[in-house]
Formats: sequence, C-alpha cells, structure tokens
Amino acid sequence: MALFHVARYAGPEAAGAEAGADGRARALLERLQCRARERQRQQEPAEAAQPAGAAGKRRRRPRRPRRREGGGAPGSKRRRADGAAASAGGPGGAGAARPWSRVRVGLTRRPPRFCRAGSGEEAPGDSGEGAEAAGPPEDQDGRPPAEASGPPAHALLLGGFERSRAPKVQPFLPAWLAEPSCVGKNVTKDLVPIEDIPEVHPDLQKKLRAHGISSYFPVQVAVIPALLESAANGFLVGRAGYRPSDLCVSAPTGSGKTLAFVIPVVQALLHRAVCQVRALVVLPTKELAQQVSKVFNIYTDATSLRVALVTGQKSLAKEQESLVQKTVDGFRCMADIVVATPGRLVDHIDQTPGFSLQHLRFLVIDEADRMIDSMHQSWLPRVVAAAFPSEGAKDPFALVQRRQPQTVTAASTCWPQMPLQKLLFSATLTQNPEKLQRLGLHQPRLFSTGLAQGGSRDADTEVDGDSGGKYTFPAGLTVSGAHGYREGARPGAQGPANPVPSPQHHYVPCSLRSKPMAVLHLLLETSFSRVLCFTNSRENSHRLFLLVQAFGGVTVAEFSSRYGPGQRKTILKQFEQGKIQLLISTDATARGIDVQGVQLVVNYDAPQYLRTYVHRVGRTARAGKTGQAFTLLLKVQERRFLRMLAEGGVPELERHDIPGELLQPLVPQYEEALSQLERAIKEERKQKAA
Ligand SMILES: Nc1ncnc2c1ncn2[C@@H]1O[C@H](COP(=O)(O)OP(=O)(O)OP(=O)(O)O)[C@@H](O)[C@H]1O
Repeated sequence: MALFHVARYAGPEAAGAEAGADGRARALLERLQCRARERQRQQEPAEAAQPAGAAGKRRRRPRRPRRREGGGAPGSKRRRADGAAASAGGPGGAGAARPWSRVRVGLTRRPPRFCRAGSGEEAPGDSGEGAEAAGPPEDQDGRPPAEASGPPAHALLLGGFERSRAPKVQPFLPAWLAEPSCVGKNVTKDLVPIEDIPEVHPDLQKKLRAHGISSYFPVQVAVIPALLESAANGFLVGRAGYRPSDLCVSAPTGSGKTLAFVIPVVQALLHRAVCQVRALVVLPTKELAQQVSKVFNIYTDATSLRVALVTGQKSLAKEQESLVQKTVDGFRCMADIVVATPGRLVDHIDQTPGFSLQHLRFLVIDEADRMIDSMHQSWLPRVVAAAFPSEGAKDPFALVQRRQPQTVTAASTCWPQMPLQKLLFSATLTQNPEKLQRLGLHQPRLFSTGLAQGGSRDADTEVDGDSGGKYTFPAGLTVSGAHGYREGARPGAQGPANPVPSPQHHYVPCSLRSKPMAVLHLLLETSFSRVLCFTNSRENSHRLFLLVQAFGGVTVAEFSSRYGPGQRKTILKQFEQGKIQLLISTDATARGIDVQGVQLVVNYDAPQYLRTYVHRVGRTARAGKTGQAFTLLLKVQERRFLRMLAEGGVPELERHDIPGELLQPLVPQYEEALSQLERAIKEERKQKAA
C-alpha cells in the first residue's frame, strides 16, 4: 500500500516521519468526520424550516456526493476513484464526503489539464466529472459551502485549458524585414510607362515594346531601378565602391517578377568584354528553368550575351559543351548567364572541367522559399565556395581579386572587388529571419506588396505549421469587376451594365464519391477553354485523367512525373495552344508556370498548405487578367481548410453548392466511365506485372 500512497493532504504533520503516518491519518479522519457532523447539524434546522417540496428540491443538488458515499455502480470509473480517495484519505471513504477532496480525486484520475479553480469551467463533453473537478458543489444560495476550504481561487487545477487561448506572440523582426519597401500590388492600376524609367537601356526598351509591354508592373517599377543602381559602376563594385545590398522580393503570382530581374541583369552585363559566368539563376524545376531561360533568350537576342540552360534535360556532355570549350591554353567560357536547377548545377561544379563561378556577379534565387527548403542539398554553399576560391587557389595576377565578404577596412578596399549580389524572388517569401539567415544575405533589402503588419511574419505556414502568414493575391483573383461564375451562367455571356464584384475563390462541399462528377459539372457548365486541375498525387492525377477521358466530351491530359521532360514540355505547349481543355496535374505545375489564358483552377484535392494554395490558384489571373479558383472540400476538411485560408489573408471564399439534381443527368455516363476506369487500371496492373 505504501508504494501507492500519495500524500494529498499537506499539513503540519506532513513533515513528520513515516512512523507518524497512521496517527496523522487517524487525526485527519477525525477532523473530517467532525466537520461532516457539524455541517449536517447546520443543514438540519434549515431543512426543517423549508416546505417539504422545496427541501426535497434543494436536497437534489448534493445528491452526487451522497451517492458516492454509498458507492456507485459496480465497476464504474467513479467507484474506482472513490476507492483511491479512500486509500488516500483513510478507511470508510470519509474523504469522499468532503467536496474538495473529490476535487483531488478528480486530479488522480484525469489527464493533466489546467483550469482556474472555481471558474466552473469544464472540459467539453465531460460534464459530470468536469463539474466535480471545477470545484465544490454550491449551497442553497448558490455559494460554495463556507467550510469547504478547497484550493485557493488563484490555484491552477486540471481541465478546461481549451477555453483560455494563449496570446499570440508577435515575433521580433530585424528592421529590414519589419519595414519593407512597399510595392504596389495592382498590376492593372499602378503601371508606369516604359519611357518613365530612362535608366533602362534603349535597346531593352525597344525589345519590351516589341513584346507588347508598354508599361512596367509595380514590382518592376520598384526593383529594376534599385538593381540598376547597384550595378551603376559596372559589375565590379557597388555604389561608392561598397558591396551592394542583397534584394528580397515578395510579390503576388503573375505580377512580373521574372522581368524584374531579367532586365537589370541583362543590362548590367551588356558591355562586358570577356564571356564569363556572371549571372546564375537557380530554380526548383526543369520547366521553370526552361521558362526563365526563354525570357533571357528574348532579351539577350541580338547581343553578345549567351545563355545556358542546365537542368538535366540534355546529357551532361551536351550541357558541358554549352558551358565551356577546351582550347589549347585552357578553357573558354561559353555562357554569361546560366539558368539551372540545383542538382544539375552541383553536378557541373563537380564534373565540368573549366566551369568557373569566380566571376559570378548575380545569384538569382527564384521561388526562393522553395529553394530555401531544398537547402539540405547544400547547393548554395557549393555555389558560394565556387564563387570565392580559397587563398591557395587564387590567381595572383588577376586584375580583380575575389574575397569572401568581410569587414570593410582600408586594406580591403585597396583592390577592386567583384561583389556577389543575391536576389531572391517569390510570391510567398518566408519572413522567418532564421531561414533567411541561412542564405548569408548582405545588408538585405525587402521589396514587398504588403505582408500584413499584424500577421505573423513567418509565411512558411506549410513548413513550420505557423499559419499566421499573410499573402497578397493577384487583384484579378480577389474580386472581379465582372460577374464570377454563377450556377447556370456561362462565362463570356454579357453581364449587367454595372457588374457587382464577386469573389473569385470558391469552395465546393462534396463527398468523396461526388468529387469527379463535381469537376465534370464545373467543366461542362463553364466551358472554359483552359482549366488546370490539381491533385495531391500522381496516382490521383492519373485516375482522374482516365475517368474524364472515359467520360468524354472534354480534351484532357495529365501532367506529372509519370512523363519524361520532353513529354511534359509538349503537354504544356498543347495546353497553352488551347489544344487541351483540362490539364490534370500534380503540384509540378503549381509554381511559376506561366500559361497564358488559364481561366479556372480547380483544386480536386484540397492543398494541405496555404503556400501551395497561393501558388496553385496563382496559375490563373496572371498579369492583370481575371480568373477563378474552386476547391473541392470533403466535410472533414472544411473547417480546417477555411480557417487556414482565413488566417492566410485569402479575401473571401464563396460556398458553391452543386445540388444533386444538377449532377443526376451525368450519372449514367459517369457509371459507364467508372467501369471503364476499372478495366483500364486492371489492364495497367497486368502490364506492370508482366
Ligand atoms: N510589364 C508587363 N506588362 C505586361 N505583361 C507583363 C509585364 N511584365 C510581365 N508580364 C507578363 O506577365 C506574366 C507573368 O509574369 P511572371 O511569370 O514574371 O510572373 P511572376 O510574378 O514570376 O509569377 P509567379 O510568382 O507565379 O512565378 C508573363 O506572361 C509576363 O510576360
């Protein structure tokens, strides 16, 4: 018994030796019995004075304690607890007669949860015991009994912590993160004509116009002059001879971030004498790298600058040819601008003889938040190590010495230094200083379209589980000037003269069974020519693709890692050309992919993270266009998903019910498609096994 003895009643005698334990228990028992008798005496005259009915009513309140004295139902939890109290308080279960001792009984049995004593709070769905744990029963006037010397009101007891929410702690941010340079977010309003930024080279201005660009978007207005200024003294030194600041840019999807770095980088390198790798752009996927290199090719066309794409789409040898050429006296660099995925870049650093980053002036990290997540591949330290060679490996006769960044001293400014400037771009740039610190930024400057001051600064909801980040969405996806999609209303149909702005983010409550039909219904109803539908896995993409294909009436394709880079390129091209109406994709196309004219994004599987949602829906409403986003939600997902989006600053999510009768006409065809899907999957399995 001694092993299980818990000294719950601390008193002066508690300090005594073990030998006195029996005596203490007896003394305590007597004291308790004495108090119980006294209380009974007090109650008796009061009850006698009451009318029979009233007395009966009032007696009902302390019924529980009495039942406990007599013992509850055999085998019940309550009885076991009383047993514990009896063993602690003494024989006969006298301790159970004391209301506050019951509180302690509760303590022994309940999981450790905290609540304020006397608050009367109880854990939801736990009414009986919760009421007990909350404090002693009240007397006839609704007050606790006078002699019940339970724990003091300020003491913390168990239970009910759900009610008291811990106050949200606002992280303390460095000044550059807390006070960003604000960038306008509306690409249809805050435009600046090309001629209003005369710093941009006339040839580049001409090219911009030739490609249908007559004004700069807000992010370009802010970033292009800042970058050009930092490279004003050529690419050897920054302003006043100092190393230029690194730039971080956070602007919505489709707001023109690519041109914001392409134009100044091309301009800074326009008059270089010798071809060396001076700009390196790192992106997370092959498709994105391809897209960005295409933009560089447009703006370096008819210049001596050369762009190389290294993503692993071609063989290593072929890529090596585009980077370096062997000559009689060494190697000749073949690229000024290298656009790469991190893995392949490291391959070339390791395996391509003569590939040097020692003249690297700009390191652009696009989709920077995603790239920070891939830092475990340690591609960045490899790039920095390649850009700043160790002392022994330096060329003593080189005109421009390259040194690791260090404190500026008179000696350190004796030689012209070639700085390495890092430029980070993303629609969901993290504001977590610890993560950004891993990039080793130098006096960074942040350009942002307004991460909410009040919100949590870590926009890395998906990674950190901190869902307080706020994002800015493209204006065309926030509220459209035209009518949004309404049941039965075909897009493209003329709306009223003064259209009522409508939210463009929708959710469709549906069941697991009705999800494919909901997608088909949205497609058939809207008849949009380019719809992008996201799933959470390539298996889901494949099955949905087979099902829609079997259903018929829609030109459909799938995009996932099931296909090789070449096939994926073709699929994207066909989608862009309008040959494919519905592209079912994994998150492989969620980031950065710029397909003109996507009118609708459907999240067939709800994205797990806010950041994923931002990028997925950002495939529509690009460059000032409007677009719509529908997310299919199962009942169990609804609450969490909507809360996540609300906390993330998603403007308004309109519930869009699809009544059963609208789906009914699709059922026969759908059932037929289902059986075709089953057959197709069986066939595929057979082929795989063979
Ligand atoms: N000043 C401009 N005027 C008109 N169109 C522009 C302008 N700048 C960029 N665009 C177009 O806007 C589209 C989106 O640009 P871009 O891909 O650079 O967006 P982004 O901000 O990088 O988006 P994401 O975050 O999704 O990668 C492109 O088709 C681009 O050609």
